[in-house]
Amino acid sequence: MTIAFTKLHGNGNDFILIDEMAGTVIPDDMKAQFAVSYCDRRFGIGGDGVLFISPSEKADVRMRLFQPDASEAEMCGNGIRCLAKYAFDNNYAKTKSFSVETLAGVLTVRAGYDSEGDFSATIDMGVPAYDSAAIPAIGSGDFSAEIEGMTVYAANTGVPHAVIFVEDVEAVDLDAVAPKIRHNALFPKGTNVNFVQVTGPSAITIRTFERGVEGETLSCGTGSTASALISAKIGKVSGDVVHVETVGGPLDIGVGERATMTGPAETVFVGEIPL
Ligand SMILES: N[C@@H](CCC[C@H](N)C(=O)O)C(=O)O
Repeated sequence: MTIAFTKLHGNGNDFILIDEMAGTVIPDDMKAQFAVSYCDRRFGIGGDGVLFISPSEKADVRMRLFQPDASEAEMCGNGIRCLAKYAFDNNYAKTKSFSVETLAGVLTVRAGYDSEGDFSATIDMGVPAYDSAAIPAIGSGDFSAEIEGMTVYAANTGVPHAVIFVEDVEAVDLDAVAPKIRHNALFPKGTNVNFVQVTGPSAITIRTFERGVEGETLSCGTGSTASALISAKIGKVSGDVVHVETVGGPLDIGVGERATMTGPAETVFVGEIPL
């Protein structure tokens, strides 16, 4: 017997996708350990997480994401675009616009290919939360705090994100600095950590240290969304759309009352795991 999988990435944030549309492939109590084993880049397939696509009672499809540290994340911006590509390519989505159930709620996706054959998806990321209780973070009102000499803002865009503005993102020693914020007691469920450099009137460059991966990833969709929204909220950028340059590629974030995220997703390869 074998388990079929598809490897996809969104701007280098890479995922192993398991198709459970026709029934459970990995029992729920084994999904976390499956992610630990197969996200390993030397002893497994390699990935920043494992996406499971399955039928939903509330939406067209359901997405679950298990991470290399065995945690399950409520939402994943790059992951939902990868799942959208898989759903679109496999006709699980009957139209270009469809809905995906996540632990952070049901989100609407608009997906398709352009004239050059490149896939992209726009996700309605919903209404962001800045309130400390909703992040969750200790404090009251919109979160901001001084941590380790840095001014830290935060938002929940499906998962918690801390945002710190710097002059030069390249100069940040992410592995040294980010864990102090990621594990800070002000964030009871931990947080992802984004360092942000403003590069233009409506443009930022970011680097993200991810909870669950416990390291830097090449891109983070929810982190890009949180960083763009906070940049707009505190007046560091203007306009309706913020262009976010991540290490692995660009994303466009709509910073209206409801946030949107537009970006690519690509299939890398398909394979089978022998049992
Ligand atoms: N890479 C993701 C975010 C995945 C969840 C995150 N690591 C968490 O645990 O909060 C994205 O593209 O949004």
